[in-house]
Amino acid sequence: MSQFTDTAAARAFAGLDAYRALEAKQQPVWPDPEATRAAGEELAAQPPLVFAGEADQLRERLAAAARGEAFLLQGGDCAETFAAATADKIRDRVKTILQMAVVLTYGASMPVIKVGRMAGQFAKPRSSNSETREGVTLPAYRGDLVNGYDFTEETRAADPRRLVQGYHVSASTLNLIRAFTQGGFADLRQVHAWNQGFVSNPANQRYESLAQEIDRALKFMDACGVDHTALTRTEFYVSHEALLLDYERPLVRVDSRTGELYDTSGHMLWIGERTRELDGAHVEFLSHVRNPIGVKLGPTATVDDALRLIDKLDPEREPGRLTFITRMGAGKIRDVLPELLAGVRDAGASPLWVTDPMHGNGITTATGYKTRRFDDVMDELRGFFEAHREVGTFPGGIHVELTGDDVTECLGGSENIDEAALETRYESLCDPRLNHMQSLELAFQVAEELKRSA
Ligand SMILES: O=C[C@H](O)[C@H](O)COP(=O)(O)O
Ligand SMILES: C=C(OP(=O)(O)O)C(=O)O
Ligand SMILES: [Mn+2]
Repeated sequence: MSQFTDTAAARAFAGLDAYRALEAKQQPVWPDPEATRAAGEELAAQPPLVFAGEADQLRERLAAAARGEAFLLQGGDCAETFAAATADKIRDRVKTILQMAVVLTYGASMPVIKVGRMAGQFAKPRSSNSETREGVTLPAYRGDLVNGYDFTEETRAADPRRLVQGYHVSASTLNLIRAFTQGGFADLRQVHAWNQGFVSNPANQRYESLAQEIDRALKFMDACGVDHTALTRTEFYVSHEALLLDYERPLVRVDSRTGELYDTSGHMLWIGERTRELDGAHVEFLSHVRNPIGVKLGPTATVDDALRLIDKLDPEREPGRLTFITRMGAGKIRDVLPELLAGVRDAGASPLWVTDPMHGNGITTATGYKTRRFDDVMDELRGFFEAHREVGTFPGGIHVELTGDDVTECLGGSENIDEAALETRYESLCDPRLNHMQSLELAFQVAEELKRSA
């Protein structure tokens, strides 16, 4: 590296490190500063997880979605865990996302950008710093990158060695995702195979008949002599909430092509509803990296908040750089979203707008399960499309918490999961996810809405 680039990189990192002087919400209290520093050094010595060029490519894809020429499908666990980073579970989540993408692509005749909440979604913001069970109070579970879920003093203590472990689990998860999506598994001619292994249910049957149609179309294309090479692999990106700055900072690297900074922990990073203060550390931090950035916007977000976030995070108003992920709640979205969309549009900005129909619809049952009603999720989804139709902006994507497993975490859907059923297979360590069938049902509904909005 030349003297000039060394100096430029030092200047870039100095700009990035301005976040250190600002309040960083939702960070753990690490008991041993020396161990935390050592973990940071170890992380800084690891190779990047993603490459800058991939993040740039995703930015271009998202720019197409912001123009109304593509649709973003972003999904995965609320909180990934180290224990569940197994081949089977990763494969089933990827399959579910691929199946949803097929439903959307075929139904809406639109390219679908696939982005997992995967390979780094290990840190959680919490409503409370502590949790009390039967009179015993311990630190809240903040995700596997910070502490363990077991309710013991030892497990709940923040342990910085988890930062390094999280990096390695992310690396092996990403490796498998790349193998699946580039090595033939995601070949569109496997469209039936993706459905195998999932129990027979109405959503899978509906998917099966769609797969038959796609088969026929592929055979037709074969007969016409069309080259299928483009269908044998698919782009699949990874994303997570950039919450834990002691994990993100050591993974920021200089792109040797341009001298600019990228957070190489994932292709796309987002800022959560609880950490999106304009003068907070998270907004400052992400304003200095070139990755595509998301910001969650809850029901209290104003036009002014949105415009100031645009000025800070996307001053050049670069297409695909900024995604607003709205999570308003089914009861509020029709009241609050149209004004936000119109205000931002009238200011001349065109971020990508995506709906997260999960986080504004949380409830807790009398028996203590955090859950969401599938009907509320679908209602917020419809409200999102209605708001965009009303204002004339493009509903550019969905952001959902899902799994490929047949869990019982969200109420309703065509299996009609009721409160009593929640305990049969509730596995999430944080928020309730759509199971495989609910995810497919949701995709069919989104395809309908996209057709209506076309
Ligand atoms: O995933 C989102 C948040 O981390 C989660 O909703 C917070 O949940 P809590 O209210 O149980 O802390
Ligand atoms: C914490 C999350 O969401 P939000 O920031 O919207 O509450 C999440 O996506 O898991
Ligand atoms: Mn969540």
